[in-house]
Amino acid sequence: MDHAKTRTARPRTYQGVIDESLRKSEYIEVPPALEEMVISHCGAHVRGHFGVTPARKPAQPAVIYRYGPGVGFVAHHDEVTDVERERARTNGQPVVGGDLTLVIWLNTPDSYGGGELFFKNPTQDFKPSCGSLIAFPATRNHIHGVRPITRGERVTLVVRTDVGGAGAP
Ligand SMILES: O=C(O)CCC(=O)C(=O)O
Ligand SMILES: [Fe+2]
Repeated sequence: MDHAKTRTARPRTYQGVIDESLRKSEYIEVPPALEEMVISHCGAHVRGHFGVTPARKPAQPAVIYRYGPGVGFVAHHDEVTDVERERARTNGQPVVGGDLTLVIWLNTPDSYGGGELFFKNPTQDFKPSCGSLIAFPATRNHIHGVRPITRGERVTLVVRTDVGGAGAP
């Protein structure tokens, strides 16, 4: 991930500065054309599973996150609730959300320790191969997070999408 390594993290244009108490990871935004390619590539898988078509949210560019040693992401859900709206009002970060979150792994599982994407209810941990996609509804029922990295670094592409088609999942 040399291209990710050599970029200096910069404040998000749409999210303000990342809340480091929740996730102390570095990130870069993905150019719209690349995001379109990723979404269209994932589209058939998402349609096959959820019966809906993901679409990009132009105001929320996809982000590549780099989690280094000691960094994880606390358990959370991706739904926009009053908590997020209130936090946005007080910390200046725009509300970030969508119907479906796509996570794509950009490096191999042997290049880092820990770093599983975990879900609660039911409890499940994932540490998939490079190039894998995990898509899940951005609802409060889908509590998830990233276990702290113990060695190396973990790089994921996270795309927030709205869905059309047979209805929201
Ligand atoms: O990096 C990941 O695997 C998940 C990130 C996540 O949950 C999020 O950005 O909302
Ligand atoms: Fe999330």
